[in-house]
Amino acid sequence: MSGRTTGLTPPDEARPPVRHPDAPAPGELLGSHYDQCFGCGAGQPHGLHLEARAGEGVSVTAEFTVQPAHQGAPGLAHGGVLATALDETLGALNWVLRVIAVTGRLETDFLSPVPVGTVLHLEAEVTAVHGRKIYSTATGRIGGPDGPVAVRAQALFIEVRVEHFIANGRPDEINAALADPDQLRVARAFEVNP
Ligand SMILES: CCCCCCCC/C=C\CCCCCCCC(=O)SCCNC(=O)CCNC(=O)[C@H](O)C(C)(C)COP(=O)(O)OP(=O)(O)OC[C@H]1O[C@@H](n2cnc3c(N)ncnc32)[C@H](O)[C@@H]1OP(=O)(O)O
Repeated sequence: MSGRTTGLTPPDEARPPVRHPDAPAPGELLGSHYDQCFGCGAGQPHGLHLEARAGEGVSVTAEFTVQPAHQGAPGLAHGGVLATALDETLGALNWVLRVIAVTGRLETDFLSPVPVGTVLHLEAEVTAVHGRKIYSTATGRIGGPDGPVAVRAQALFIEVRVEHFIANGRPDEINAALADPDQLRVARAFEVNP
């Protein structure tokens, strides 16, 4: 490899992503990885309640409706909220790879303002994998799934083990998660078979 690469450019040795054989079928709703997640948790009253579906290959789609609580400027979505929606959609790719990965780096372009009430049509795909590093991109379109791109992102996710959360999360929430059979089922769904 020659020259400088940014953290978001896959190295030459990176491989195309592989859809896990047990990944949810294209069109299938993926569900939430954690009920209290700000991005996708149904039990999180202040959250985005983003619902993602598996796509073809290693891709997902999702929809998110901008609420009054998500404003930055009057009547417009806050950029950080839009970045969160992109981040969460990219995180949903974990279900298709059947790997647990967290965001290492997220670069966002805001191309046009997104008014309150807008349905943001999100799409994300993995472009390359190199060891624990997962390279991905996402777009958010307005006015329909084929409308103009309002926001887009490039990301690097890093594969981690369940222990990452157990070691770093606040004990109250970790203990509650470990005692919740639904949460344990989700965690098992990501366990890599040898
Ligand atoms: C009770 C159990 C229940 C469990 C629940 C189970 C189900 C969960 C299911 C699914 C969860 C998915 C959740 C998705 C939610 C949406 C996504 C988010 O918002 S995630 C939150 C925000 N992100 C973070 O909090 C990461 C904070 N950062 C870290 O913890 C570390 O930095 C980490 C793990 C990312 C890397 O640390 P290292 O020590 O493991 O590894 P190193 O050696 O530093 O990096 C590995 C490689 O990656 C590169 N790298 C790391 N960070 C980079 C960066 N920022 N930019 C460029 N490269 C980076 C390094 O250069 C290295 O590359 P070279 O192998 O040497 O080629």
